[in-house]
Amino acid sequence: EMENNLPVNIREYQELAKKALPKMHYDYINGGAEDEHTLRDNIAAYGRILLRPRVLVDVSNIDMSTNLLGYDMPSPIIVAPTGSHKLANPEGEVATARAAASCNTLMVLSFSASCKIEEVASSCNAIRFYQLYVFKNRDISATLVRRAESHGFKAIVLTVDTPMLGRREADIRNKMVAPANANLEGLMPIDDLDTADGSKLEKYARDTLDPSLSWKRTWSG
Ligand SMILES: Cc1cc2nc3c(=O)[nH]c(=O)nc-3n(C[C@H](O)[C@H](O)[C@H](O)COP(=O)(O)O)c2cc1C
Repeated sequence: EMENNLPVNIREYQELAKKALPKMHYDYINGGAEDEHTLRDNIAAYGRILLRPRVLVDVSNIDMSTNLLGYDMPSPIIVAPTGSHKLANPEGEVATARAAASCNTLMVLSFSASCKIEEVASSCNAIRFYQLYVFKNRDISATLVRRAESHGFKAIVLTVDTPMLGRREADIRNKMVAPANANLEGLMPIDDLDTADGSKLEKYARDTLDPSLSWKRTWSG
């Protein structure tokens, strides 16, 4: 079906994803916290931006290229960090990295990736940044920063918006399974998650992420 009818916009990709993915995985990717007011407003916010056409301007040659931290790219569109791409495709972040490279854009690999830093690095030559959550156990975060650095990741994208995971109601209902974080293999045991009721993802976040992180904390070592 997709071969003959290529989707022309994001909504059409979304429809196809809904048909193709297990409900638990679709709901995780699609869902937000609580009543999803903010999620809806994030989408509505783009609708409030109006583009004012300026006519009789020569647009035969347009240049959308930009530069981010010293890296040239053809447009200001990059791949934001999102967790667990294997929930959507068996190749996971390796495929995403290949797609980013083919568009000459930059990929931010999520801390919660389902492919290893090393696999992503060796599978393509996209410019890549690494997204970092700060764990209670600082040694784990530090180890991952060093691994990313030594595999050609050029910057750390520090994420501070998750002192605790939002109350994602669809995940609670689906008893969302915490997808394996490929890069934690051998660094920490995550096998007691099955004891959690509701969203295992929420328990994983509660167990690992540091809710005390603030402007005042320094990170030595
Ligand atoms: C399914 C999903 C997973 C995400 N995982 C991460 C993550 O692991 N780390 C992170 O820093 N941000 C994560 N984000 C946030 C995105 O990077 C981005 O900031 C957010 O989706 C807003 O951009 P958008 O309006 O283009 O969706 C995730 C978002 C989604 C939808």
